Amino acid sequence: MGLLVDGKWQDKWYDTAKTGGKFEREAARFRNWVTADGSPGPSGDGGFKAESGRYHLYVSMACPWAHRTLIFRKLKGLEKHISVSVVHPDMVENGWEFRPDDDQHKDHLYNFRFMHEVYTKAAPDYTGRVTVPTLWDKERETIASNESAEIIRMFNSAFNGLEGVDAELDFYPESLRPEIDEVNERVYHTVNNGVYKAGFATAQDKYEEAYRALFESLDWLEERLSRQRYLVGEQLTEADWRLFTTLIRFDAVYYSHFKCNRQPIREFPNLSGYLRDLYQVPGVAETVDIGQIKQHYYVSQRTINPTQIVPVGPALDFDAPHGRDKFGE
Ligand SMILES: N[C@@H](CCC(=O)N[C@@H](CS)C(=O)NCC(=O)O)C(=O)O
Repeated sequence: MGLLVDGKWQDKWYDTAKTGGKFEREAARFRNWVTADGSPGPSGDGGFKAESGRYHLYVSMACPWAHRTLIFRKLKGLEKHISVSVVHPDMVENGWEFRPDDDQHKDHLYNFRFMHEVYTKAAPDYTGRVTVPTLWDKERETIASNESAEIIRMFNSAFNGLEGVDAELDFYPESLRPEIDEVNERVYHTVNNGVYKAGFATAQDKYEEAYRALFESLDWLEERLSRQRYLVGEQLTEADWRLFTTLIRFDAVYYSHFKCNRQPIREFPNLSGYLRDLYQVPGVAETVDIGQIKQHYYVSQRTINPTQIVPVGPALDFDAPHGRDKFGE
């Protein structure tokens, strides 16, 4: 675990001392937008046109933020247009790594050993964290974006003109945007990032603050999902996929490793059925790798789990009937 400073790798854990024990996530630095015609998006530069074969996605199967992008790539039919490399789940002294001899965990573009080499190839004097997901532009040999919330928006619409892409499938429809944004805002701060705030806190009060906000939000979501099939009405939206990647990791990792242990998701009747419902959407199960998820958190985060023992349980069955069709198809 570490970061780049002026293009040099430094092995350092998160600095929570300057924030009184509170974990604060750093903002992503590469914020260009891939657009249908290459015109500039809401931030960054223009010139990133949506073209088949031009972009490469670096992900970890363990990472909830990267997971969003894999789901969108899958569901929108982008697999043959956007290639992928998966880092090894163990993220230790050198940060995210590739294993050149292991086809599953190699860098298919440059055969680099470390993810930080991808960052310094794009920006030799880069200072900041080296995170996944990272969307690489093979043509300009640079990082188009390393912000998952924006990558999924690009995947949702920019590539719609390409062959085989499901242009009808819209996870961010115009009319639902205000409500999606509102749900995302609360879910991001208290749930997606909330579990990290609890797990990475180094002061009791900061942990408890995050824990309380997290379970208040889970109770709120549980109630909302007792009335409707999905978070924003009766159609699947971006808000659901953003929540999904945290829920799927919850019982196996966040409950124990991050001390989010008031109750597991499987004890929330609506949230657990909802989680299985989303898991059973065709294509989604292939993006979920519980083995790599557990391996990553328990082995990499040695300040939290110094023995690096990976727990065997819990038993999880995301294929069990979800019962959510009672709200209609
Ligand atoms: N804002 C980023 C956050 C991504 C992120 O923090 N990814 C984690 C993995 S789950 C990471 O790569 N962490 C490495 C580090 O912080 O050094 C996004 O949503 O894309």
